[in-house]
Amino acid sequence: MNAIPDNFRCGYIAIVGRPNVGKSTLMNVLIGAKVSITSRKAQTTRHRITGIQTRDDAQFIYVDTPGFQTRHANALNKTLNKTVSNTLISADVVLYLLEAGTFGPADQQVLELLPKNVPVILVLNKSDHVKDKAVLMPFAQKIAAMREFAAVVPVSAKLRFQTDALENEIKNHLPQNAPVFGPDDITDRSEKFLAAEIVREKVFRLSGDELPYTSTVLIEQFLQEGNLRRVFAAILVERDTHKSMIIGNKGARLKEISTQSRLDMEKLFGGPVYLEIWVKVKSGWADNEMGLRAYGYE
Ligand SMILES: Nc1nc2c(ncn2[C@@H]2O[C@H](COP(=O)(O)OP(=O)(O)OP(=O)(O)O)[C@@H](O)[C@H]2O)c(=O)[nH]1
Repeated sequence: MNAIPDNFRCGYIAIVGRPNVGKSTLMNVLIGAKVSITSRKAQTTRHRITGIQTRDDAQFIYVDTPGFQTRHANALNKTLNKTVSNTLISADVVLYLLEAGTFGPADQQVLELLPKNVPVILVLNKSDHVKDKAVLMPFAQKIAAMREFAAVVPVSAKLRFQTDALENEIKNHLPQNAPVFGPDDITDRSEKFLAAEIVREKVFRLSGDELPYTSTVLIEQFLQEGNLRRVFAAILVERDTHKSMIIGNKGARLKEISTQSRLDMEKLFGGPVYLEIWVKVKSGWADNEMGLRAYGYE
């Protein structure tokens, strides 16, 4: 970046919406790198993740929120919902994501969490699914009647349709501030954290819908020797049956999880990775608040 102009803008942007609405996909497009994980399975984003995008005139610091969980009521879900509220209060702009043309009870619950004193942009994602574009306008008007929005932008995160327009709209609502991060930073998360996210994404992607979302990944050791990273990961599941699901026939699934994870890590870290993954049964951890703290969900 050249000299920082006086009118440079920088701020925090929270992306909220019900599970599976496309929050992670949108953030990945906006920051132009794969930081948050995406999966077809709902409720995979458990941690708050920041992605950073720096232009000559602005720095966008994105905060990804966990899927707003409405169906199950265990300690993990209470923790997730608290994280959503905390994220929103501290943001400069909130993007409220809906699937274009769809508004259900889970969307309503997220709507009720939106803060009063922060500008909220209504983002109608998956607009590529809407065949008749004429229905978008009345849909947007219906939602806009429910509360005040700073702007309404239909996008398709998947096709990158109108995501530049969305970025410009976000910029209008960021405060004038010097950049917080360096121009090349894309996340303030450690490589160890990102390694866990990558393994978790593969576990969910490759085990389909059978595996409960309470399974998690713990990085037991992360060592760097020169350019080589040695990563020792444990996949924690609640039951023996989940363990065999992950391991697969003659270990085939675990092998695939391992290979794909390693390749993603090598790409992201820019060097060779040695990866070992173990599957461990840890009964009841999702219902135990002490357990949650031990694994870093605060
Ligand atoms: N057709 C279409 N599909 C999309 C679009 N954006 C996201 N998707 C798909 O929707 C699914 C969910 O996307 P995610 O980005 O994981 O959704 P999320 O809101 O982060 O989900 P959680 O982590 O469960 O909260 C994936 O299969 C995406 O490929 C879009 O613009 N159009």
